[in-house]
Amino acid sequence: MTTAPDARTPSDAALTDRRNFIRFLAASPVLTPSAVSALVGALSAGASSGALAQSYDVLRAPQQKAVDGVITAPEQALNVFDFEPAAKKALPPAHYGYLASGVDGDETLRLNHEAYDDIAIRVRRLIDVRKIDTSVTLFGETFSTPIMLAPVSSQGAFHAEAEAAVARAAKVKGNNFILSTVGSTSIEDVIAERGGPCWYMLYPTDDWSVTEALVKRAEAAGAPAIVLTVDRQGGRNTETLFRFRRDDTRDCKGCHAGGFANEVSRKPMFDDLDVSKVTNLYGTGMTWEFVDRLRKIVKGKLVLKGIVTREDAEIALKHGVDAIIVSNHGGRAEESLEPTIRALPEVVAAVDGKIPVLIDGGIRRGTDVLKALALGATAICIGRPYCWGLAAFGEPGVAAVLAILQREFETIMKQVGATRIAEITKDSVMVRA
Ligand SMILES: Cc1cc2nc3c(=O)[nH]c(=O)nc-3n(C[C@H](O)[C@H](O)[C@H](O)COP(=O)(O)O)c2cc1C
Ligand SMILES: CCCCC(=O)C(=O)O
Repeated sequence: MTTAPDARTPSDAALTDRRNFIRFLAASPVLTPSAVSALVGALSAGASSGALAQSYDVLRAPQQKAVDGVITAPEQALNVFDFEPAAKKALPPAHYGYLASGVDGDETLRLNHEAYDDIAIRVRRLIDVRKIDTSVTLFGETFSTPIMLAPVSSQGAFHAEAEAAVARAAKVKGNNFILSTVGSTSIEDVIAERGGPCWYMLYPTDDWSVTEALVKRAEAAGAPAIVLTVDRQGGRNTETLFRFRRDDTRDCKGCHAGGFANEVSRKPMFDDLDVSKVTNLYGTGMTWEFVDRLRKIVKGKLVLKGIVTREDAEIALKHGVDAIIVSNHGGRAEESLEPTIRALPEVVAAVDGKIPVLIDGGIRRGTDVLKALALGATAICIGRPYCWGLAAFGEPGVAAVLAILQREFETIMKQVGATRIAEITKDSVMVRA
């Protein structure tokens, strides 16, 4: 028997020699540490060589496929990036293109993440961080983590269980969830699956009676916050989307094809509404007067999503907004080349602690979460990463993405010596010139 690590089933000789077998397993590039201990345990318990060989094959199978490049089970993932190729493999090209696309050549989308590389973390030593608390309180509700789920439309394009699977994973992991107006699932169903409230993201429409009905329905279902997205003016030019669509003849009308009629077709939030006067969900000519009008009917909290400048943050305060999400729609609103993490400090300065400021765009690592909090965000949202998990593996995929990010975040939180979120401060980071 050779002890050289390879993917073959161990020979009978290896199975009869306990020491050789353990070395063989430990050196295996295709077994996880837990698979190794399961096999060693079976060996110690006196399993037959046939049974061991069989278990070995079962345990190495998924890992073997992962070695080929794309993960085939959520537990194989080392980081959230591992889910993207798996999602791409699972989805029809047009659906993947919809998820992946930004605007024009995706420069803002790319910079949203890359800009985090310009920020270094200042770690601290000799602080007891064996026990840490990552909870945040927003609008009176305490969440066990500052990692929240951004509104993403049409999740039926990614998985049959759509937002219901996401809501269940968010419930288990304690993450806040924001449902899109053009989600594939109703707010009542999402709240039932989550076993608790979610926030509701509003695309206003250009018919006030429809807008008002959407808000009333969301609040009646139990949404404590209405998130008005203000960053889209209409259609957008995205080369990625068009490239993928060109390669796919599938009809996407049921999930995410453009144009108002398609956007609301089979979108449960529009069930029972007369949408005959609506022509648009964005590009509605919305101004601050609309915010005032909405403010008057929203009983709970009103959040603006898509603010990226100090000027607009100051105006938002004057209009009685309860929180801001610094966002460029994940690089899907405009090719501005301004990553959100660089816009965050000026918005935080303008708001001056009067209301919470959240951020999304390009957050892919626990270190990104920490950097955003250090620069003044109260919480952060992720968009595409949880959809990669959803597309690839459904609810367990979303849960794995959330668990990985949380684990990475806790690790770096300990390294900066923070035992609670409030202990993550501007001194936790250093922005490179
Ligand atoms: C496929 C897709 C659909 C989206 N749909 C919405 C939406 O309906 N409403 C909204 O406010 N933002 C929407 N967004 C933007 C997200 O809420 C969020 O701002 C963005 O995804 C964050 O960036 P990230 O994907 O890099 O994490 C969407 C994003 C994606 C990728
Ligand atoms: C179909 C409605 C647009 C959803 C959206 O906000 C996005 O695709 O980014």
